[in-house]
Amino acid sequence: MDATPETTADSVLAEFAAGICRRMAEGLLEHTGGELRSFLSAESARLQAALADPATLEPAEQPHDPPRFSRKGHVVINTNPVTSHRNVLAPLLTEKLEDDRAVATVGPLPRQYQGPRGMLHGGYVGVLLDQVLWDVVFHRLGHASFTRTLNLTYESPVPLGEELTVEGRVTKIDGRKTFAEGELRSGDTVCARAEGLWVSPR
Ligand SMILES: CCCCCCCC/C=C\CCCCCCCC(=O)SCCNC(=O)CCNC(=O)[C@H](O)C(C)(C)COP(=O)(O)OP(=O)(O)OC[C@H]1O[C@@H](n2cnc3c(N)ncnc32)[C@H](O)[C@@H]1OP(=O)(O)O
Repeated sequence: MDATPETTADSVLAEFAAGICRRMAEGLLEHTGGELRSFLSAESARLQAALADPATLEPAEQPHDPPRFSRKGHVVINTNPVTSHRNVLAPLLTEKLEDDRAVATVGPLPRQYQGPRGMLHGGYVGVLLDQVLWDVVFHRLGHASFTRTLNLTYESPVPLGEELTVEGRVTKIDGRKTFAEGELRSGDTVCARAEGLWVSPR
């Protein structure tokens, strides 16, 4: 059995394809009629060209999310809907974790995430905070836990089209319970706050 389920070139191709899918999803909400047809045709041509000659995608860096084999030999693909470069739904975070604290940047987010005009849908505000708080709890504990409560306070609308910062901190550990809090900022403005409880498996 090979050590990895696919070559690095194939992983790079998969992430390139995910990028094209992201652009298409964005373009579908930006263009109409003939302009949309031209846009879709140009994007699919880029994908066809890469499939025909993957060497044109020679990676400047390694793929972010290459699949791997589990200990039992199953193919494992990172499906995370916030962080996986292979999941076209994922807004993609750049995250730094140290001790009890995580700081992530995300965006600018495109229109697929729009709630009120020009603003991020509130559910996605929760998704971003849930992920970063889960990550800092995981980092602190060294094992996965379940989000039990997540209380969100929306302080001000979150603009699309700007880079956002999401911060999380572990505040207390009490047996199986880990408490964490954080906020989502646009520049210096705190747009949303979150606090919650993560429960470790029995
Ligand atoms: C996700 C991890 C899975 C493993 C994966 C491995 C690798 C993964 C790698 C990468 C994944 C990245 C994934 C990111 C994910 C982002 C976050 C999510 O989306 S998580 C999914 C959404 N959450 C759920 O689906 C939970 C659904 N709820 C449950 O399953 C249960 O309710 C659960 C497990 C959370 C708790 O059930 P009980 O029966 O084990 O625990 P009880 O005994 O009820 O409570 C434990 C303690 O907490 C207190 N407690 C419970 N609720 C409380 C509350 N509201 N306030 C205060 N205390 C509370 C209780 O009094 C108890 O305390 P006392 O230990 O006795 O001191």
